Amino acid sequence: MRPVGSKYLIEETLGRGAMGTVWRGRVREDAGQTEPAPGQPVAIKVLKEELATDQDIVLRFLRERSVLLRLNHPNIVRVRDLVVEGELLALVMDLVDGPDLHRYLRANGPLSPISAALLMAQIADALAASHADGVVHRDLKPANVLLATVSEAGGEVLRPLLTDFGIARLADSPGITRTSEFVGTPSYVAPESAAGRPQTEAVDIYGAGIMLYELTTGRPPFQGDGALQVLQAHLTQEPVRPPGVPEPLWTVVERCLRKDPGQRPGATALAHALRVVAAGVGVHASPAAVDAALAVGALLLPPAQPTVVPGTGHQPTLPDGAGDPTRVMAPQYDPAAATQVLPGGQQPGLPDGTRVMPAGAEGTRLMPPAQPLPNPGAPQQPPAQPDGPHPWQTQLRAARDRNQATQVFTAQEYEQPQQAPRPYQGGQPGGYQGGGQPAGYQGGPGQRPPRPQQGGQPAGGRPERPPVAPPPYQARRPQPEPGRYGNGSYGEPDRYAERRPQPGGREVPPGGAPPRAPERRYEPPAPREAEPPVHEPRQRREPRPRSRNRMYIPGLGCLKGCLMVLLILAIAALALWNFTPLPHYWDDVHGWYDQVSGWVSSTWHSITGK
Ligand SMILES: Nc1ncnc2c1ncn2[C@@H]1O[C@H](COP(=O)(O)OP(=O)(O)OP(=O)(O)O)[C@@H](O)[C@H]1O
Repeated sequence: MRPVGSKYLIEETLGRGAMGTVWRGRVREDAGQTEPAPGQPVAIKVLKEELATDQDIVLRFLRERSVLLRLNHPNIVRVRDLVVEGELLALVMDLVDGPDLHRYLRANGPLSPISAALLMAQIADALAASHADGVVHRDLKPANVLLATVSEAGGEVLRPLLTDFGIARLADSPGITRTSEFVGTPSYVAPESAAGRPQTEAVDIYGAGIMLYELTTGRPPFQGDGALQVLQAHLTQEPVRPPGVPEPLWTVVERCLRKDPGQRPGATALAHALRVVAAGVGVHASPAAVDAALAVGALLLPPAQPTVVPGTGHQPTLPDGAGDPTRVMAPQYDPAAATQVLPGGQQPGLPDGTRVMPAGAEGTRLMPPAQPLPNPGAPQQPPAQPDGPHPWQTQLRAARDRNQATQVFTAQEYEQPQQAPRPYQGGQPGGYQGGGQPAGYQGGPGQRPPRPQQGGQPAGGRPERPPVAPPPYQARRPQPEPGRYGNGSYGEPDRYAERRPQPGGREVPPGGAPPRAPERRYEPPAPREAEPPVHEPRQRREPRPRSRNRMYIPGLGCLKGCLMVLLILAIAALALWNFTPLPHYWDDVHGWYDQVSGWVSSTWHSITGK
């Protein structure tokens, strides 16, 4: 165990990121009266040596201290201390005993729309709190959301916690740009960051939109062969609604992904809107909740005075014509892209994505059903309540059942750039439970039932978290009947069909009557062109089904019938012989025969003389 500062000991590595290594540690027993208390486990992020030796970064780190320490929210990983000691720079945080969301998604696949909405609502809560405090995260991505297991009245739940606040600010240091061409996570970079324009809290909302998309489909909306292509896509491409994303949720995603940061909602509005969506997209949602969800666009108001990221917008990332959305970003420093570092000289043709997993772990991606977060390490569900299981319990049980048969996609299959986002295919039992919330999240009244505990920890520390590898899923998942459901997915009827706004209109006005379907008019069929006569091929007659009765004799029915007929014939013959004058006739005939043959022979003898 190595000491860090005067109060902490580090025990084992939890993982490595672009900015440093995160260690599991604990507060020394002789640390005195501290918070956390002596002996308490902590996570310690030791920044890379090249950062720790950069005076500019050290100063920035110290300046951030008060901001980082005061961020205190149930959905933010609490920073407890900052340690500067010689050439060591470390952030001491609460230890979160759970996977990060990136890892979770890779192991369990996309979430259901309700789960995704409620998870992101909590992240939006965290953003709202930090934005109110003047702090913009600027590096929102699944790898920066840790999933903590929290005990609650109804069992254990998974709570998302946003981490790495302030790390993006360190990345602003010229110390990093000296050694790197590009710093950031291209898949999550807002267009204004890519274009080198000034940034506001709206960059976090953009990141939230990308995450929402990824949570429901398994992949971020903008793909490309390399960082530059992805950045260009952020600047020029419009996101396309993937199949299976309910209309109200798509309204939220689309608004978060607006190119103009001024059109994106504020974090508070986003959190509220996502909860409205979650309540209105389930199969048991009340008509009022469905209407409210369809009108969610009206809730997505931009903030009155967005928090501005200081010092942004002065370092154009496009060589000239900065901000021109048609231009590709040059491989230069992007202040918004906080945590991916492409070293100088490296061609940005690497597959985009978070770099959380250790090398080699990129091999497979798992695509199980979109469902509430099953937590593989939790104890078993509690028994159902006497008045029936909570919808969430049913949902979770169904999720677990399905997770036992997760389909495994190879990285190649999954990462085909041209492959459309794979929608969740429904048809399984326990689809959405209306008005509920995804198991595993705390955003409302629902509770996530407990989950089975994974293997115990070895003494002295937590093992490296292995990626969960559920068994193949797809093969056993029942497919929806074609054409049965309106949106062909989620296993729920297209409840928006009759409430959907008319073509051209984006949203239902709040409180307004549901828009009427466009009138259908009769149009006479167009005259058909003369077609060559079509000769239908003669249908082959189906061969007669053969009887399984081997005794069957065609024409007689069966052997039994045949014997019966023979018997009847014999009896009839006997009766004829005995009860009719037939024998006499026979004798007469016989006599005539003898007589005639006598005549014939005597005649013959008289002729021949013999
Ligand atoms: N407070 C924490 N408690 C437990 N594990 C943590 C904590 N913070 C980070 N980790 C784990 O440590 C690993 C590395 O974290 P880090 O933040 O350095 O990586 P990252 O966010 O993926 O990378 P970067 O943000 O630098 O691109 C991750 O797997 C993460 O789950």
